[in-house]
Amino acid sequence: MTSNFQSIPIIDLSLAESPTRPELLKQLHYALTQVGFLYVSSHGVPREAIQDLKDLLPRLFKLDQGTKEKGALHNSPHFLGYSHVGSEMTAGAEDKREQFEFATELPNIWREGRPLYERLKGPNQWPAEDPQIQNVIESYIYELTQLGERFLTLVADALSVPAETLFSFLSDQHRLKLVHYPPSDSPDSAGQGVGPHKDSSGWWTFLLQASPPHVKGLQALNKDGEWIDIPVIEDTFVVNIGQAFEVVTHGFCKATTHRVSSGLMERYSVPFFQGVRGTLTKEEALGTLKDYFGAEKLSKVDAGAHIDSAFLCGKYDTWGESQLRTKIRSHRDVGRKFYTGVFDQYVNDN
Ligand SMILES: O=C(O)CCC(=O)C(=O)O
Ligand SMILES: [Fe+2]
Repeated sequence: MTSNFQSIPIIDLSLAESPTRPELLKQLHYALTQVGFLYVSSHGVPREAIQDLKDLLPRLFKLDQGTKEKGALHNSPHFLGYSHVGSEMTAGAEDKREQFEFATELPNIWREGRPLYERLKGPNQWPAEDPQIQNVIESYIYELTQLGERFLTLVADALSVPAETLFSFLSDQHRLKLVHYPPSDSPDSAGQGVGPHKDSSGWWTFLLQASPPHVKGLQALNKDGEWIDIPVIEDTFVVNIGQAFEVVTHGFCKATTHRVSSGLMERYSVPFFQGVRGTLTKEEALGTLKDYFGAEKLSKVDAGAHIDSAFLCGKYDTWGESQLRTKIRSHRDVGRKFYTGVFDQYVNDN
């Protein structure tokens, strides 16, 4: 259960070497079960991979609008590319941010007759202006993929579940968003950068807050309904639980609600969403770790906890189909263009 946390714990991954490992696992267990958010320090991602990406962000977003739109997300059946400010809504209001969405570079292997969600995988739209861009982003995705796997091994240990079971849920596609929150026009118009949400598209999220520490905005919601600041801490990543992980742990580890307010200063951030394989079924998601987290294993409080998941509550049996539906609902132009056969159904099946 998410408790009344007042700050986000920092977990120093260098403690993973014995004899300090038990202490790290204890701290991690607390973060996983009581907060749903944590920072990792000594994470092992090379400084250069991070700095190159930070340097790229202002260059990329300063390109003129026409150039950015050449790689528009609405031209991609894989939902990869650029989205302008105001193209997404969260919690019923417009988000004030623009973003480039990339993923692990994969060929499009979907063919007529195969499950439609396989079409979420496919090539990126690389901005043509600067060949460096692709290198920087591909190395960053590679490094974060590695960090995600190292981290998952620690999570398995902290929860006393087999690491290979957690690995068996992973996809070969992970997604990366480069996000720019433009500054508000006036001190009174602090707006919605992104509205309150839980991360629905991944297993775990690893977020780089790519602006200096005086730029604020990100907050997580505790059980008492208080918004707790998640300030920038240099040389760390913010890590949080996605909804699929909440499902497989039967709500033992909760996906915590968070939001970003936009302020007078522009802000950059880069979430990496560790992917879940599309073939995962509800039965498998709930059945695999049942002996570890099933109702009889959890305390009364935890067992009664509601798992908030469009996947579990929805009509579709696989994670892939549930993901595709979510994507189509938030990018309806892509749905109409590339997924005509299921568009009406996905949009109207509440
Ligand atoms: O920009 C941030 O710091 C967080 C963004 C976020 O929560 C998301 O895109 O899911
Ligand atoms: Fe998020």
